[in-house]
Amino acid sequence: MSIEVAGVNKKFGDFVALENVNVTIPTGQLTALLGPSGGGKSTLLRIIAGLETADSGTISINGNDATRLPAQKRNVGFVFQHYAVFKHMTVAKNVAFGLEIRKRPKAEVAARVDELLKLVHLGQFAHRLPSQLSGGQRQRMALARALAVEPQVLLLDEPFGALDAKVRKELRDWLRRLHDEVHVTTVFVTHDQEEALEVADEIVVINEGRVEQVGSPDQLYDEPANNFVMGFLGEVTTLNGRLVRPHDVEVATSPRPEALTGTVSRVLRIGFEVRATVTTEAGDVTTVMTRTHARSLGLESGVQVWLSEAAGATTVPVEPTTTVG
Ligand SMILES: Nc1ncnc2c1ncn2[C@@H]1O[C@H](COP(=O)(O)OP(=O)(O)OP(=O)(O)O)[C@@H](O)[C@H]1O
Repeated sequence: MSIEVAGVNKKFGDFVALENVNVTIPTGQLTALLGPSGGGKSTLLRIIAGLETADSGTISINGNDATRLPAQKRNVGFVFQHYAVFKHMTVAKNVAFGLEIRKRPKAEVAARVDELLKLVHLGQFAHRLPSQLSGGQRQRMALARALAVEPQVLLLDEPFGALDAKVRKELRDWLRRLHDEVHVTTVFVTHDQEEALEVADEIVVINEGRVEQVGSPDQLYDEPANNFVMGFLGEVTTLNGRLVRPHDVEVATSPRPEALTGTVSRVLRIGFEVRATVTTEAGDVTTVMTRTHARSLGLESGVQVWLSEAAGATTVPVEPTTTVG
């Protein structure tokens, strides 16, 4: 099921939450809505789900105008961060719920629940209560429940938001693999760029109610459309009026043509990498390199160095009016 969002505007009172949003999500794709808090990601997801209405613009699902269709008729499944589970029902009953209210035959429901619990690796927990699961297992149960009714579209609002870093990472890998198996068109909201870069086929970057850029993880990382996307997807520093990633700043200990000179003012060693701050006439520049490289350069505070962009580095000119996230 493809989703087409065309010319969507949404205000809450005077506040513009979404401004002329246009996004096309092809069938079977895993798409991330990425952006800072308050940018409008959840509002867009809720409009796609039919839980919120746009002031203007249209939502089409598989070519059919769904703009005025109620949520329950859109054939979408959703999972929110604080998912409401039926606490007194077992895991299997929770997953079966949607099928039972649709009055599907008992044997069919049992078989489907069994299959789904296996898919989310909760086969052995079918008879537990949700309170007896870990946070990550509960989120997987929520996903099984959303998938039970065979939605054509799966919408996930920060599905792993409340979990610790390690569990988030496991669930990310798992979501990617699950998606490769079931291929349901999936849209998930995240403010975590690493999560989006790792999991999504395509990323829609949303900031202050507007779409900043749409592209594959590589396109966004290698060809950011503007300062905001460049800064939101990874660390940046300014060199000769351009934003560049600190690991793309080349450091030499003797003069180089066109290089900017400065003095190392701070050296920080974190695991395998060394981060150095170089104070130049044009301000401080951050560089990152391996420990071995730093050692071979003799990089210490007080040393004079020459900085230039690595060949092929991604850079964008600094736009003075934009704040970098
Ligand atoms: N029902 C509402 N009434 C008034 N303002 C709202 C309502 N829902 C959302 N907003 C505002 O719209 C803006 C966008 O909210 P939204 O939840 O879509 O952002 P988000 O990008 O999903 O952020 P987060 O990552 O924090 O969830 C926010 O400033 C929010 O305060």
